Amino acid sequence: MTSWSMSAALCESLNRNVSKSGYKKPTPVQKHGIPIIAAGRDLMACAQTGSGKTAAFLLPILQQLMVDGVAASQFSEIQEPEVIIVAPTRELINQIYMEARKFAHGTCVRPVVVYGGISTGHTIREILKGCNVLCGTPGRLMDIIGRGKIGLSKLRYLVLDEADRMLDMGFEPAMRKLVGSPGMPAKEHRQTLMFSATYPEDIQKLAADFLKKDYLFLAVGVVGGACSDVEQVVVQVTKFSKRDQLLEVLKTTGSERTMVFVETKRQADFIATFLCQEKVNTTSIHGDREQREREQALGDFRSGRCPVLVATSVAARGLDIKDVQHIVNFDLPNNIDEYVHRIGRTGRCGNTGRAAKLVNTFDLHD
Ligand SMILES: Nc1ncnc2c1ncn2[C@@H]1O[C@H](COP(=O)(O)OP(=O)(O)OP(=O)(O)O)[C@@H](O)[C@H]1O
Repeated sequence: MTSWSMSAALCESLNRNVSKSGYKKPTPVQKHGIPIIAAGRDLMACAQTGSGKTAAFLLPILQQLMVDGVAASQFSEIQEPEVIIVAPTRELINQIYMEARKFAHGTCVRPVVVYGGISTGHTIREILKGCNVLCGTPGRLMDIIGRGKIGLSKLRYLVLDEADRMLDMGFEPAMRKLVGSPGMPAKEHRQTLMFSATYPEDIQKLAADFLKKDYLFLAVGVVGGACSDVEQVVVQVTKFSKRDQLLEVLKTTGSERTMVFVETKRQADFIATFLCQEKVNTTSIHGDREQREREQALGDFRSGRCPVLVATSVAARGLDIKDVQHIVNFDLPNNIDEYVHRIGRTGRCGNTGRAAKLVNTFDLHD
């Protein structure tokens, strides 16, 4: 058995918080990734969904901050975080922030989270109370930096979670703007860490622009591979019976937590309404819902009040919800990486799960 002490020399408070989390030994990406980060190297890490990548970057960073003895000052007009973590969705960055808070509990390191859909005034007040680890979605992060409340001169770590998503066409301009912001240390003077379960080759090449020349690429398992603990099944459907066949599938899953992925926001509303009419306790999450509704939906799903969550790809990446046993791809995603992330919402950290995809095979013969 590999114990924590062999991969990470953690200080007392961190050790205590890791034990409280029930982490008995590091997962492979933690075992190999933590020493690389602790040695000060830039890293592009790839490991399957649910393999513990969040702690793999949080623990060595927090450990280093503890060694250096940082303390956020409540008295500065400008906060100068040592760490910036970016992730593509509000729910995911909030989850990372909660993890950072959990591990930093009882230390003088203060994480803060910023994302759209919550009041900017509230966010700024939170930042001004002191901020060492700033977690944000790109839009709100750039907004806050633009308002002059954040100084970047002390920044030592830049973490891109779901790095391939953060560097794809949608977010790449914001990431370039972030690293080009006034005061942002050049890549030679900061440590840049990237994590994902998938890395298309073009993105790997582009990512090198953000990393030092001698960065390390860590791959645990097959790059872009689906989680091996998820059993994948195909359900053959016809165009007109698809909804009824979804109901059939949900009969077999009963009250076990199930995420149903669809392509569009409209479709998400439509399917959720249909399932509610059919007396299946269902909630939904997508980008057109109010932030309050999104949080309520996740809360109801987490608590089991609504065991079925209909979602667009906004919920495909990173979300770590206990006891999700089934994924149903009602609509297939348009690329394999998105599929890998969707089915990775189950079968996390040693648990098993099932993923069904509804495939309209008859259409293929037309
Ligand atoms: N060493 C450990 N021992 C036990 N559980 C762990 C350990 N490390 C992480 N976990 C738990 O495993 C789950 C998955 O971790 P995490 O969310 O970091 O995965 P991930 O690799 O980032 O997944 P994704 O690619 O989907 O974002 C979480 O519930 C986390 O608390």
